[in-house]
Amino acid sequence: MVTSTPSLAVPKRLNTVDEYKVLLDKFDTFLLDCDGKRLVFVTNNSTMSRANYVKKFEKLGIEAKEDDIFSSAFATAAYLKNVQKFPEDKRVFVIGESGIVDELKLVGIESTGASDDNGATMTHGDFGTIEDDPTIGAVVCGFDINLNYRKLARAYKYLSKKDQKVEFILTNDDSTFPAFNGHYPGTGSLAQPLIHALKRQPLVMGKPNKPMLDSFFNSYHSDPARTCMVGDRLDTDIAFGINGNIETLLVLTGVSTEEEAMDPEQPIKPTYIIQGFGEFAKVKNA
Ligand SMILES: C[C@H](OP(=O)(O)O)C(=O)O
Ligand SMILES: [Mg+2]
Repeated sequence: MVTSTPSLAVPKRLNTVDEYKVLLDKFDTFLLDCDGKRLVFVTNNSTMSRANYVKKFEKLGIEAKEDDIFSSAFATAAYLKNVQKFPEDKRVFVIGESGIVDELKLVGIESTGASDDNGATMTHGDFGTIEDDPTIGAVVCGFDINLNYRKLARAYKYLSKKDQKVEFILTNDDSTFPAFNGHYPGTGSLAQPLIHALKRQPLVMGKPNKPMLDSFFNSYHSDPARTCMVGDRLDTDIAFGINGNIETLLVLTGVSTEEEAMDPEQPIKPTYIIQGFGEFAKVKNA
């Protein structure tokens, strides 16, 4: 029987269809990171808007609506709009991709940066072209595969001003980003040059941080006792569930391994471990 609660209890490795069935009966809502029940996709990946995630899932044969997707870009836009009451005469400077720009636009917040300086190079004579912009009220950093010095210099210019408070927000601080052939520096690593140069810690929206969690439960009102966080990373997905006092299921199809999760020294313990979320399909055929 699978019974443990979010604590340092030894994770329960699920192996049999009977065990899968017990777990499926226990929960109404599964929060899935992206890579019948209510499936809510909770992703730190800010590169795509929720509308584009719906298209991605369609291609994978997964039926999803925009409000089944809770992304760090969406949470960042909601935070600036609803919590920070971002001024209408201000804009956001974005280091990141279209997901952030699109979600900001959907809540009526204009942005600049993003793709403007993709491929830009600088010479030491170009610093004069890095000008202040008083309309910038916040700098938002997300995963940006086209990050370069010019983008960092512009962000530093806006964030280092003494006479104007410019918000510094990361959509997430994942250390690495999983691609099909391995892991590469993630948003948390890309933002380090600004954090070090500014000696300033940004507000981080994504899993496992509280802003995303608060935003999630405010929007979805799911019963924590019947909600399970499913993900492949101990330090983001599983920690997010534990911070939210909900049970967690680690899948072994991504970043973290069973050895890491079972390590007695590991402080982040999933409630359950399964080889992959696809295992549950065996219940239907049982
Ligand atoms: C950053 C991205 O987010 P996730 O969908 O896993 O939360 C990833 O780690 O792939
Ligand atoms: Mg993941």
